[in-house]
Amino acid sequence: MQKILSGNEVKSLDQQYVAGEGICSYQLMERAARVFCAWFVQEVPMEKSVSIYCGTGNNGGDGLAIARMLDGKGYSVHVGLIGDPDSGSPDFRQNLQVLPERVSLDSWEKCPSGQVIVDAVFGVGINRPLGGDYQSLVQELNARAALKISVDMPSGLPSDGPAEGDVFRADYTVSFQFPKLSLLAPEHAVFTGKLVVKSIGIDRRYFESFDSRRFFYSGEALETLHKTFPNSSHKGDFGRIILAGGSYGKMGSIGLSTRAALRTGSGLVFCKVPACGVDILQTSIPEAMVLPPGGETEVGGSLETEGIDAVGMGPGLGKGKGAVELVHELLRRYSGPTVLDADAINILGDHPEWLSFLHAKVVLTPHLKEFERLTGIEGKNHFHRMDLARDFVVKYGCVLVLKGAYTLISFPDGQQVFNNSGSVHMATGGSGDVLTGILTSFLGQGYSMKNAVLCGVFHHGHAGELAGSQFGRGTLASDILEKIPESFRHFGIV
Ligand SMILES: NC(=O)C1=CN([C@@H]2O[C@H](COP(=O)(O)OP(=O)(O)OC[C@H]3O[C@@H](n4cnc5c(N)ncnc54)[C@H](O)[C@@H]3O)[C@@H](O)[C@H]2O)[C@@H](O)CC1
Ligand SMILES: Nc1ncnc2c1ncn2[C@@H]1O[C@H](COP(=O)(O)OP(=O)(O)O)[C@@H](O)[C@H]1O
Ligand SMILES: [K+]
Repeated sequence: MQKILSGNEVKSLDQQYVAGEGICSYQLMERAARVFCAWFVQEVPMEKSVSIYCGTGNNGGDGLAIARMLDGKGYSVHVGLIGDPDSGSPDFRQNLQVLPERVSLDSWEKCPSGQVIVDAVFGVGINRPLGGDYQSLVQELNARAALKISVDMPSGLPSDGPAEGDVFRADYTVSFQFPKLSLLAPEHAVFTGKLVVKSIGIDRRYFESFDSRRFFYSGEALETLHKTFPNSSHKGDFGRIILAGGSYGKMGSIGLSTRAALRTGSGLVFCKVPACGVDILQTSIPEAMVLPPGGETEVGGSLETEGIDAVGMGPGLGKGKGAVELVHELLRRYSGPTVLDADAINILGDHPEWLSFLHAKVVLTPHLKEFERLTGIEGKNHFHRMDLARDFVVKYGCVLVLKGAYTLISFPDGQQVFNNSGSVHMATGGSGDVLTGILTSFLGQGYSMKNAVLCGVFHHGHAGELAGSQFGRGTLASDILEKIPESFRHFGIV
């Protein structure tokens, strides 16, 4: 897992690394430029003309090094400078000196417009909203039709807080070593474009002295978080779980959770659905067992949890009287692993007095709107939501999965993990129901809370990527769950 540092900490990391390894900062900049160019040549055909806009700090220094290297690879490169080069950072000035003469170098106003624009004006050093020429440049670049790529950060975007004023709108941002926090905020996706994170080789031990509790997870050592089962295992070893939800017209949701749990490896899945859903589930999923229904069109009655390893509740549940009672009963009486999603969260939001029933084995999986209903607070921005999520889990001792692009997992010890799997093709009805099934399944199989949630959220996103690459915009939630076995295979999980 990669620790996320603040923009200010980057400088200190840089200094510690350079001193520790006995190299100079210029060499680190060379590395950054090299990894950028290695990515660039894969993405951009050689025929495209490239304009690189450089500030005079180290981000601009990266830009100049990139210009030199792309020129060396045969691209036609123009550099547009903004700011006073004489007062540039030492590594900027050194890179200016070694820029080959055949690379055209102008002030930003005179730089010819390329088919590709590389933004190396500001990186993590930005400390105020853009003004003057900087603002004019970014406005002008944003109005141009070109492929736009930012180096480390889109210029104008602060690394750890909300955007104010104009920000360069990139198609791609290639960020070094770890994603800067603000690149992960959904409201900044219009600036970041597609996020690419490239290591510049700074060893993990250099991050240890920084006390950030936020991490970026790209599936490192995922296989080690999984349980192994001996050949003699029987279905009981793979967990007996209950999935409760569904209502008239919304039986598909709990069906998706059920199929997802079975594809994740659950041994026995029992469904608690209303009477109107019994035939639907029994016909569509022969592997599932249906518990005696409580209500006619909405779930009701009580839940027998004797011998049950985990319970997932919420998809399609509705907010009828029976559903409200069931959520209350589950929270009060069941101390085993529990996943609460969708209407179970909405019901909890309506009854804040029940929050005190939450415990270490409960995971809540709200999307942004459900999170707002749960806390009763409208997040001002994603930074505010990150803090609200952390405060919530620390206070109530449960786990919270705030869904979206870069789903944020908050653990009760205050650690927060951004998940780096997933794709825009998952933005389709029912994909959250699939996650409920996956998480309940892992918990039922006896995974620790932390491992279940990390494995569950990562595989869900990875299965979504696999489905998305096959079906694109036509991806269905069912396609996502059908890719779970492929995601397991990919990581060698048998
Ligand atoms: N690990 C690292 O630390 C590395 C950093 N590198 C690059 O260095 C960048 C950071 O460089 P710097 O710290 O020099 O910062 P920047 O290049 O982002 O900014 C330079 C300076 O611009 C000034 N400035 C800030 N906001 C302004 C505004 N709105 N208008 C006008 N001037 C403004 C500030 O004085 C700031 O220090 C990173 O984003 C990355 O691109 C890379 O060279 C590789 C290694
Ligand atoms: N743009 C996106 N990028 C990555 N993942 C996404 C994106 N949009 C949605 N998802 C994922 O899809 C799921 C959607 O869940 P949810 O909003 O509960 O949908 P539903 O209620 O229809 O099941 C979440 O796990 C979320 O992380
Ligand atoms: K930049």
